[in-house]
Amino acid sequence: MAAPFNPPTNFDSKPEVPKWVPPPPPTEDLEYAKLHSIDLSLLDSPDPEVVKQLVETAKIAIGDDGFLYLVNYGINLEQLHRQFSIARYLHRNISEEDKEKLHWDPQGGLYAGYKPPFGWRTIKGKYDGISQFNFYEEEYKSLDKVPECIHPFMDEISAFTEYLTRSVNKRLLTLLSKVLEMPDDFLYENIESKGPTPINEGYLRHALFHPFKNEEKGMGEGLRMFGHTDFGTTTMLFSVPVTCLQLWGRDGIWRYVKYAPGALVINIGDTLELISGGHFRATRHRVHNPPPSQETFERLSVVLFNGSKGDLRMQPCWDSPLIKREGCFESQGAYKEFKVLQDKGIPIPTNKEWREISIINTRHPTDEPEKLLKEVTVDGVKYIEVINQGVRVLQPL
Ligand SMILES: O=C(O)CCC(=O)C(=O)O
Ligand SMILES: [Fe+2]
Repeated sequence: MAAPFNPPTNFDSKPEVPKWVPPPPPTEDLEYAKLHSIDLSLLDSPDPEVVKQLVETAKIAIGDDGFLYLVNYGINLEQLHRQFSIARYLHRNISEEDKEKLHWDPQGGLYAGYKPPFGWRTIKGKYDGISQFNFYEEEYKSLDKVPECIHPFMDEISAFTEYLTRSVNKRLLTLLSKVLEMPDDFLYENIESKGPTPINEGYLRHALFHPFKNEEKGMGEGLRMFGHTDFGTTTMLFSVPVTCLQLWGRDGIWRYVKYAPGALVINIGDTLELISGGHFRATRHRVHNPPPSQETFERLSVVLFNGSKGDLRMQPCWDSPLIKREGCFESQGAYKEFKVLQDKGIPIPTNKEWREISIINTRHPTDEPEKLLKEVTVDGVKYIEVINQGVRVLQPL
């Protein structure tokens, strides 16, 4: 049995953090994506039939939707809400001095540090209502790199991150290795990054979406983030009540992801799509404005992006019996685009190059029009075309 999360509980010696209470879910009747739920505790079942069934469900979920709910993964609701409370505390208490000192530089290929609510470039852009703090390796190594107000809580943030990367993600990757019919430790040992800090080559994000005032509502044409795929292995989004996350179905329809208290919403990143030869789907997702009943709420989002080993160049795992038997799916996403390069004999980017260039090139709803690049229409659907290191990526709006 995997040990449950056991965080530091020395709260008495720390400043008091007001409790984050989830706002009420939307009252509207929204169209939701029907996602599968994976009970991660079943992976420890002594009954091989139970594990087999779990692998079958995971296979369908990541092949069809590329998204799933993970439940019973070892962190309880109270522990989770404590992390949300700390994230909100960070955004409420970060000093103006720290905002300057820890200001991010996404054009350097990393999101590390403080993102002010003024766009996604290093220099200030238009107001977009999204503040973030992103924790990479350096932020775990040195207190100097994180806002002073959360110094007393870095033990809890580190323990939480470590549990997610070294326990939850390890078990999730065991399950996904089983889907590829590879040894249990295949993805965790060979593809997932390892490093001296709990986050490895990934990052943890504390994001705060500020509610738009009336005059700001038309901004970004109703979108807070454009459709995109994440570049790493797995993304762990903690399900939040303010309902904005949407995913792109195979039928080309955007559907909301419903709030499931305590659940982790998992999505597959480009790395796993490539290694699985398209059997796992890096599904496009976006952040929409909230429905009217939630328009005045702050949206707090805590996300852990697991990172793949930076020096690897991804290609399908040809040893996988699943791939040997069924081949690869060339009809979709990053896998298809990488294959075009390979067939032309052009070296494909390493994981590190891919993630840096994805960050530098990503487009956002409040970008100046000239930055939005080319709009193209394929099969009646409008996309933005972005060329990442010679790889053509289509982002549906
Ligand atoms: O906040 C969310 O729900 C999703 C954010 C997201 O997709 C991202 O930051 O890559
Ligand atoms: Fe994302």
